[in-house]
Amino acid sequence: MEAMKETVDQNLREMRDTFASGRTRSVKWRKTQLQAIIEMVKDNEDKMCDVLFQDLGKHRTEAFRDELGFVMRSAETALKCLDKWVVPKKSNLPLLFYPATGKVISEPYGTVLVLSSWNFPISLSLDPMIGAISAGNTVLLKASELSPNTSAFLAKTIPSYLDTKAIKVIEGGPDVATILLQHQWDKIFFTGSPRIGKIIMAAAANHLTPVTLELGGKCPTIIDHHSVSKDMKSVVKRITGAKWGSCSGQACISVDYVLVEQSFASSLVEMLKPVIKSFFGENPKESGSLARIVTKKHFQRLSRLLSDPRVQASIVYGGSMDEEKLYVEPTILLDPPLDSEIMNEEIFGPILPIITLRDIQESIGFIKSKPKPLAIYAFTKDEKLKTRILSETSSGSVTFNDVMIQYMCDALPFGGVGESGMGRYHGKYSFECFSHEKAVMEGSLAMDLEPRYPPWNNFKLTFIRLAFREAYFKLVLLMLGLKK
Ligand SMILES: NC(=O)c1ccc[n+]([C@@H]2O[C@H](COP(=O)([O-])OP(=O)(O)OC[C@H]3O[C@@H](n4cnc5c(N)ncnc54)[C@H](O)[C@@H]3O)[C@@H](O)[C@H]2O)c1
Repeated sequence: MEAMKETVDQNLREMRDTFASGRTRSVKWRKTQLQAIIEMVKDNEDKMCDVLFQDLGKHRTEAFRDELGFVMRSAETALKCLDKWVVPKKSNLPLLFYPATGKVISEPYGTVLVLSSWNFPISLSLDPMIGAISAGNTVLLKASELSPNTSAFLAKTIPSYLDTKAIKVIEGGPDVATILLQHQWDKIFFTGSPRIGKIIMAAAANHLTPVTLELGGKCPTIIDHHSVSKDMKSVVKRITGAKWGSCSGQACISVDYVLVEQSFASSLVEMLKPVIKSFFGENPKESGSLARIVTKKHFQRLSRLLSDPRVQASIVYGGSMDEEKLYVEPTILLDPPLDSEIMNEEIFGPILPIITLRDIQESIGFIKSKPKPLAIYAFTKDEKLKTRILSETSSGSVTFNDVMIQYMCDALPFGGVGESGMGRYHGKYSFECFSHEKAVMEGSLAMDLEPRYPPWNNFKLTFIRLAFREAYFKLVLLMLGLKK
C-alpha cells in the first residue's frame, strides 16, 4: 500500500501541474479528448463486449445499448454542444446597478476523482469522465474491483487514447479508494451504494470538497390497471425488460417492486410469465440474454433475501438458483411481508415483488413511507394520480408509462435526492456538474452613489429602502429633494 500511496501522490501532482498549465481549459483539448473517447469505444467494441461478458455475462446487444452506444452518444453530444456550453452567460442586471454588467463563467473545478460501480462499468466510468473533460478538468478514475476485467481494460486502454498527464486510471478496491479519499480533490463524483456514499461524503467534508453522489435505492412501479388496461401488453413488456433485461435487475433504476390493486395481482403474474419466457426462453439459465449475478457474495446476498421462509412462501414464479453459474431465475413474489429484508433493502437482482393495495391511490402513502427513491415509475393515464405522484412524493425522477428510458434521455438531468443521492448529470447537466459557475461583475468607476457610504443618516436610509424596492421614480424625487 506504500507503493500505491506513492503512485497516487505522483498522479495527483502530475494532474495538478497539468491543470495549472491551463492545457485542459482549452476547448480544443477538450474536443480532442472527447473524440478520442469515441475512437477508443469504436476501436475496442469487441474487447469491451468481451470484458462485459466476462464480468457480467451481458449480451453484446445489451452491452451496446446500455454502455458502448450510450457512451459514444454522450461524447458526441458533448462534442456537438461544447462550443455552446462554454459561452459565458450574460446576466441582465437590474437598472439599480447601472452601468455595471454581469455574466456567469463556467470554470473547471480542477482535479476530479471519479469512483464508479460494477453494474455498468464502462458507462458509469466513461460518462462522468466525459462530463469532467467537457468542463476542462483533469480526472482520475477508479472503476470497481467487482468488474475486474473491465477495470483492467480501462486501466490499460485509456492511456493509449487520452492525455496521460491529465487523465489517469487506478485499479483497486476499498483500500485504494481509501487512499484516494485521503487526498484533496476539487470534486468527487461517486456512483455506488448509500452506505459507501456516506464514507465518501465524510472524507470529502475534510477538505470541503463538493460531491456528486449517484446512489441507489428501491424504485417503485405503480400499475394503475384501470386506466392502462388496453395497453397492458406494453406495460408488462416494459416491466419485464427493465427488471430482467438490463443487467438482470442489477441496475440502480431497475424496477425494484410493483404496486397494484389486489384484484389485478394474479392477472399481472399470469401476464408476466409468457413475456419472461418469450424474452429468455423456456430455460433462462441457457439464455444468452440474461446477465449473471456479479459475484458469489452478491449471489449469496440474493439467496439470503429469498431464504426467509415468509418470502419463500410468496414465490409465485421462478425461485431457482445456481451458485456455480451465478444464476438466479427470473422470480416473482406476491406480497412478501413488508418487514422482510427484501422489502427494505435494494434488491439489485432478478427478483420482482408485487405488493398489493386495496386502492391504487394508496401507492402514494406507501412510497412516502420509504426513503426517497432514485426513480418512480407509474403506468397510468389518470391525470389526478399523476398530479398526486408529482406533488406528494419526492424522487430523483418520475417516469410515466415507461421505465428506465429517462436514463437514456440526456436532455433530462439524472440524479437522486435524499438517500438516492445528490447532484445530477447527463448532457449539459454533466458539464454543469463538473463546472463552478463563477459570477463576474464589471463595475464602473464613472459615478458614485454617496448613500452607499457612512456617515449614515435618514436620507441614506430612505435611499437604501427605495433602492431595494427598485422604486426608481421615487429615488429620482428623493435625489431632487422632492421626496422626504
Ligand atoms: N445512481 C446511479 O447512477 C447508480 C448506478 C449504478 C449503481 N448505483 C448504486 O450502486 C450500488 C451498487 O454498486 P456497488 O456495489 O459498486 O457500490 P459500492 O458502494 O459498494 O462501490 C462503489 C465504489 O466505491 C468503492 N468502495 C467500496 N468500498 C469503499 C470504501 N469503504 N471506501 C471508499 N470506497 C469504497 C468501490 O471500490 C467502487 O468503486 C447500488 O446501491 C446501486 O443502486 C447507482
